[in-house]
Formats: sequence, structure tokens, C-alpha cells
Amino acid sequence: MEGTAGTALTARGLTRDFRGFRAVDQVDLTVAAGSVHALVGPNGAGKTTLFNLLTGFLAPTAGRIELGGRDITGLPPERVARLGVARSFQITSLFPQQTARTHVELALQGATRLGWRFWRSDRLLARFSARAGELLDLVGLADAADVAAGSLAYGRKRALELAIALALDPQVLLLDEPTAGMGLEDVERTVELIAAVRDGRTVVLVEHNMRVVGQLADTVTVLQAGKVLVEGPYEQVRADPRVIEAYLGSVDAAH
Ligand SMILES: Nc1ncnc2c1ncn2[C@@H]1O[C@H](COP(=O)(O)OP(=O)(O)OP(=O)(O)O)[C@@H](O)[C@H]1O
Repeated sequence: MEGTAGTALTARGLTRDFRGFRAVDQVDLTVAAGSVHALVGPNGAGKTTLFNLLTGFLAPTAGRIELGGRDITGLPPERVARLGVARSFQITSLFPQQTARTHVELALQGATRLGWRFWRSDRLLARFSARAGELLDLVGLADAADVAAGSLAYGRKRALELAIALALDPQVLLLDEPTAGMGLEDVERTVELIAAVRDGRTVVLVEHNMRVVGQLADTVTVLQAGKVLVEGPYEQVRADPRVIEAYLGSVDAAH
């Protein structure tokens, strides 16, 4: 599929300064439609800042972002989301008292533009409820639909966040360190989950775990000090002496 459907997301000369410090420096990125594209690099390389730029959470100092050929530079996050880019967060953002099902139903409601009006319609409500059930099933939470999000184990909270992101039915799904803080079993489950939900969409992920990158990514972009250091298929990038050098001396070398 990669390449045949063209480009999902591009950045050209993307730059972001924080009070004179250049966190993202003239980044060019081409994310092929239907691909899984990983952003990696040592701590402080600019991965999170790049993510925030791509999703409208930060405005670029310079450069341009296109989604399927449409200029989305400077659009606010909710507009970017409505155009088909959903993201998950590194830090959990759930309401502890609300059930898993309620979270997904609210996300589905938010995706419709109908606002609260839909509550008047039993038909729509039933549709959301059915779709919420499907999404919870997809992420392996069918048995936890009526459990309060706060009581879910860490890996299952992350799965719920993925279901929430999928409620937008995004063309492009951005995942910020989807396996961070997980034990081996949850990492494996998450890899399977991402492999399942990538079907029919494009996935961009920031990921420190190189095994996960190797299992999922079609293309890997390595960032260092805000710049693109190397880009290519995982095996090629992994063996690149510039990448090995960038990781040596970094705490990430152990991952
Ligand atoms: N709001 C901000 N104000 C000032 N400096 C910032 C801000 N956000 C990020 N930076 C700086 O920009 C650089 C890149 O940070 P960023 O979080 O994007 O890196 P990262 O690659 O995601 O790192 P990590 O792997 O540790 O999450 C860092 O030096 C960071 O201190």
C-alpha cells in the first residue's frame, strides 16, 4: 500500500524556536499514506516538539505542513483533528470516574460536530453505543466497557486512549511513545494492537523502544538536535554509523 496512495503528511523546513533555542530545525518529512513512520532520536532531539507542530498544539516559527496536499500550517489542534489527524498523549488524560465506554462515546460524540443535540436522538445514541462497543473490542477492552477508567491497569488505560483516538476515525494517527512505561507483555500487546489499527490509515509514532520500531515501522526518521539525521527503512537506519554515534553516550543507548 505504501507509496501507491501518495503522501499523507509532509513537513517542509519546519522550525520551532523557544526563546532563541531551536528545538526543531528545518525538518523535512514525508509520511507515505498507509505507512507506519517512526520518529526516533536521543532525548531532547525534538520529537515531541515535532509532534506538537504536526498536530497544531504548537505553531511553527517557520515552515509548512501539508495534510494530503492541504496546507494546515498554523491551524489549531481541533481543526487539525477534524481534518483527520488524531493523536494519543504520552501522559494519560482520562477521567478516572468515567467508564471506558463513556470515554469512547464522548469521543464519538465530539467527532460528529452535533454537540449535545445528539442526546435527543435515541437512534444516534444507539449508534454511538454500538460503535463504542466495536472500538473497545478492537483494543481488547470489551470486558472492561463498564469499568471506571481510573481502575484500569496502566496498559489498559493506554489501550483506552487508543480507542478514544480511533473514535475520530483518523486518516493519520500519531502515537506518542505508545509503549512507554509498559512491561514486556503490554508492549507485545500494544505492538499487535497498532499492527491491527494501522489498517487503512497512516501511523506516525514516537518510540524509544527499538524492537517496537523494528516490528512496526516502514520508515524511520532519526532526529538529532532538532534536525533530521537519517531517514530510511529500519534495518538500514539501525546500521547507519551516524545513528549509532548519536545514540552512544545517550541514556537511550540501553533501549
Ligand atoms: N516549551 C519549551 N520551552 C523551552 N524549551 C523547550 C520547550 N519544549 C521543548 N523544549 C526544548 O526543546 C528540545 C527538544 O525537546 P523535545 O521534548 O521535543 O525532545 P524529545 O526528542 O521529544 O525528547 P524526549 O525523548 O526526552 O521526550 C529540548 O532541549 C527541550 O528542552
